[in-house]
Amino acid sequence: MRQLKLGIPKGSLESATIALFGQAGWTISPHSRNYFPSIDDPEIGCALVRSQEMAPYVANGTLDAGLTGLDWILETEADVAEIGELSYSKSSDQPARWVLIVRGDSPIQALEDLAGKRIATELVGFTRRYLAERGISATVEFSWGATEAKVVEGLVDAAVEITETGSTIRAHGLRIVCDLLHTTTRLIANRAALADPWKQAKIEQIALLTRAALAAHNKVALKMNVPAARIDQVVRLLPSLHAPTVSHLYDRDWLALETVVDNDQVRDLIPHLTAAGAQGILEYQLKKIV
Ligand SMILES: Nc1ncnc2c1ncn2[C@@H]1O[C@H](COP(=O)(O)OP(=O)(O)OP(=O)(O)O)[C@@H](O)[C@H]1O
Ligand SMILES: O=P(O)(O)OC[C@H]1O[C@H](OP(=O)(O)OP(=O)(O)O)[C@H](O)[C@@H]1O
Ligand SMILES: [Mg+2]
Repeated sequence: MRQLKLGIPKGSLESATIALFGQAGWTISPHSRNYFPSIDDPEIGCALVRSQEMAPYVANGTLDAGLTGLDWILETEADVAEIGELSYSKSSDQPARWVLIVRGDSPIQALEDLAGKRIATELVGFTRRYLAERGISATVEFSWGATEAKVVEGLVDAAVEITETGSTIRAHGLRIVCDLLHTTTRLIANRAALADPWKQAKIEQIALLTRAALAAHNKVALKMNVPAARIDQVVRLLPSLHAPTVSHLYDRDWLALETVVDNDQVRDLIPHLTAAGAQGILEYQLKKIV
């Protein structure tokens, strides 16, 4: 039996990744004191790996494929193939942002004001290149974490830090000067692994099903019966980009309508649908949209 070595990101992206694989069709069960979670597919062997180290391990073939953030792919400059973007972060399906932050009372108002200043960040290589490309000369030093505190304490003039909900920056009374990078999770693969048809097919299977599971996030399906005479009125209410499916009922005066909408639209939509004559409305969860 052949097996694909797949890196699952340990840390911030871990639980969202395991949940996404669950929805995609693979149950991953972490063990408390070992970094090789079980997975219910004998064709995949999982290893928990820090996001920061994922791309180098995929590049050198220790792993055939893995998931990590765009930020650490850029930081490590590892030579990997990007199979696809999966737009999720630690706590949402929005990108996380690497931002320049300063104290509320700092004179720094724009990126250019960093000339001659000290900046702390975990993303040292990326930040140095970003400033150099814009002709700004500043000292960029590595921070192991708790970076916001160093700005508050005045140990550095500024920091380049990741933010998602914004609560850490707010809690420290810091100010965002500008955004440097928006990052989402990526499925990456080793280039030699992609040249192996079996491995390539397995990676494509993972890409297809995780993408389909993510596409179904925050979406629901609605099914309803509509008097034939009212169908245009009901269809006009639907926000869907695609035309809904309409089929005939045994009773020719009625049509059945099926569509997919955003979860947060449903509570406003249903009263309008009933007012327009829809009946027997069913709402159900979706696991995948392919
Ligand atoms: N809200 C978030 N906070 C931090 N990292 C996030 C967040 N959402 C997504 N990420 C991604 O997670 C990866 C970093 O996660 P990881 O757990 O390895 O580092 P970390 O959060 O700095 O770890 P630690 O908990 O040790 O500080 C990056 O690719 C980053 O883009
Ligand atoms: O905008 P927010 O949703 O508040 O998220 C941003 C915070 O999350 C991360 O911290 P982490 O938990 O990784 O701790 P660390 O500072 O020790 O790295 C990041 O370094 C920020 O501090
Ligand atoms: Mg961190």
